[in-house]
Amino acid sequence: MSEKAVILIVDDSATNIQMTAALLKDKYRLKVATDGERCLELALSDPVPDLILLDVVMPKMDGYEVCRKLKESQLTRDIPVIFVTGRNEEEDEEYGLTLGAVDYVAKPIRPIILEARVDTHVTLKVQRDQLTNLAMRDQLTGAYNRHYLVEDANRKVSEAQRFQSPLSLLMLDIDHFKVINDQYGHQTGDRVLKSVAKVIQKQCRQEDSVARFGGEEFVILMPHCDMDQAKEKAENIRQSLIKLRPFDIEVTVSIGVAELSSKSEKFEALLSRADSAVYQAKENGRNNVCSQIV
Ligand SMILES: Nc1nc2c(ncn2[C@@H]2O[C@H](COP(=O)(O)OP(=O)(O)OP(=O)(O)O)[C@@H](O)[C@H]2O)c(=O)[nH]1
Repeated sequence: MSEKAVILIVDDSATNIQMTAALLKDKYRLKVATDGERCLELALSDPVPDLILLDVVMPKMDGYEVCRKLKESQLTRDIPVIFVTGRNEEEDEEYGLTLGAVDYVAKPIRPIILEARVDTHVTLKVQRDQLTNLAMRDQLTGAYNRHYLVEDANRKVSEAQRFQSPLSLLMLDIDHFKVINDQYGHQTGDRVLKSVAKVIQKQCRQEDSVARFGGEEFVILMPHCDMDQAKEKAENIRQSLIKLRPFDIEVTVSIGVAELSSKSEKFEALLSRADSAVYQAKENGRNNVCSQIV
């Protein structure tokens, strides 16, 4: 583990927080909340916790309610929750686990038990994050892979249609990449791909999804971005790549732009229009941006 994992301790008793914090502070980064509302806020804010230790009996919102809310939201449902509580009836434990908690620890706290349970669940969480990351990323460039892009795009298309907000897509294909490979070797070709991905990522917003879609082809999905803004972004990327000259090699790209057109258009149709626009850009002599309106 390179960075320390983050634990959010939630308890209405300052003494309990201090005791738990004293046990965990050397191994973990700690955040603390004394009520449910604050817990829900801290679960969303950076650094996002890797594990939540949640008291059950608290004024206003009890721990069960907090856990239910955490599990309802897509943003927080994957954070493991351990209940740490004085309510030690079997039914309490059963109820806590059915709400989605990964574990249930009894008060008064037994330090060795608490530490061991925390260590186990943090290790599982970190390993799961690593696997998720491996499954969604292209290992050469670090951009998303095609499989992830398709899943993400279907979500973003539905959202754009529900909220009637624009969504645009760029398809970017490196020109004559075969020549780069042939002249400088496959390894240098790989390095060029990495440099191109870096420049694209730098030009994009956090909410944009940059994916390596094929060998020398990238797709950028841009929510809240209409055709004019997308064309401007495409032009900026094209020009940045001309300036890049990785390893003193001239790299140019052809870019196709398309904007989601109707309430019923599917991602495949949007992608296909961007693909036609790339074809047109290649036909126009490469190193240019073309768009496809329905
Ligand atoms: N180095 C490297 N090359 C790759 C990778 N994936 C695909 N390629 C190469 O990318 C090249 C793509 O060639 P083409 O499809 O003919 O396209 P192009 O040469 O870029 O020509 P245009 O797209 O028509 O401008 C092929 O030589 C592939 O071997 C990769 O991961 N690393």
